Amino acid sequence: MSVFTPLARPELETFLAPYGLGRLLDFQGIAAGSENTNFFISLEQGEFVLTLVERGPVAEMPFFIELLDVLHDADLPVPYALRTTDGVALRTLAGKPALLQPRLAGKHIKDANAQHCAQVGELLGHLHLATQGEKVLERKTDRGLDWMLSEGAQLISHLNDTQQHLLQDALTEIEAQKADILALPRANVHADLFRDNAMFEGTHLTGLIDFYNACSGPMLYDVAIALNDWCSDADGMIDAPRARALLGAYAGLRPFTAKEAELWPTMLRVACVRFWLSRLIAAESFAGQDVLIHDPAEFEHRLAQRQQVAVHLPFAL
Ligand SMILES: Nc1ncnc2c1ncn2[C@@H]1O[C@H](COP(=O)(O)OP(=O)(O)OP(=O)(O)O)[C@@H](O)[C@H]1O
Ligand SMILES: N[C@@H](CCO)C(=O)O
Repeated sequence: MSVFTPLARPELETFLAPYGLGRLLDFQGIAAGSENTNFFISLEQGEFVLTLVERGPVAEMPFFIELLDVLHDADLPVPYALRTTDGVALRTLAGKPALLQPRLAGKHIKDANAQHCAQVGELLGHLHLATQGEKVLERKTDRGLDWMLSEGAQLISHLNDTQQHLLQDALTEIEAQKADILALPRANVHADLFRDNAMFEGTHLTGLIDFYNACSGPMLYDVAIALNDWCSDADGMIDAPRARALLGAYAGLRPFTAKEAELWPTMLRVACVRFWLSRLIAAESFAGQDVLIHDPAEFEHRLAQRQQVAVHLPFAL
């Protein structure tokens, strides 16, 4: 399980007291999640989630807090950092940046259908509309195109011949298309909108969590990341009905541009490379430890399948 930093009741009680939310009734480490430490926290005044941020520089925390405030103010179903009675959002616990957030209702969907995908597309559209253009809060991702090129170049020798060929072709494409990709329309992007970062009650999307990869960047990248997870079958092929549902709902709010339509197949491959590499790195660094490791091969297969992309963006000339 991924509780990188275990906590004892007394230190939690001391940490929670300044929120003025009553006594600590119960707490439980959350096994799901692979990057941060999370606890479900029951206080007299409600249910909360405590996150200790394990990855990334502390200097980035004000960005995440501000972005979640903006999205919460735009009525999107996202958590946000609660303030202590003195107005402090970002705190420290066990030497790590720590945030207390409301616990959102719902659970993760494993088998997504077209209705789920349409809601994901719609929420992504709202997220981008709330932050696009001049409204964008700038944060450069630490896992962007340059990261892919340098990590990919380092990791490639660890792979077999077929994998090397697949990755090298993708890296060459990223290098060639970099300028065009970075010139696409921008907003704040979640950059990790997988099924395990969305909560549903039935087919109703109740929450989007885990914004710790959020940054400013091309909106199309966010769409590609979400589609690769929500609309892939077991072999990594795109499931057309689910993909059309997600893209149609998104485009109903923010129509795609001609340049986005042109770069769509490339962007789907870029989004595969991003997670193939981060999973390969995690598998190497956490090997043998009691940490949730996602299978890198899933994205190798998806990247292989994305050499041909039959589902185009709904774009009218
Ligand atoms: N605000 C919240 N409301 C309800 N549940 C939450 C909330 N935040 C986190 N969780 C639960 O904790 C789990 C882990 O959280 P999260 O996805 O943020 O961790 P992570 O380590 O960053 O995960 P990932 O592997 O996606 O990077 C989630 O799957 C969810 O079940
Ligand atoms: N969603 C990521 C993990 C967190 O970035 C993955 O499935 O590899």
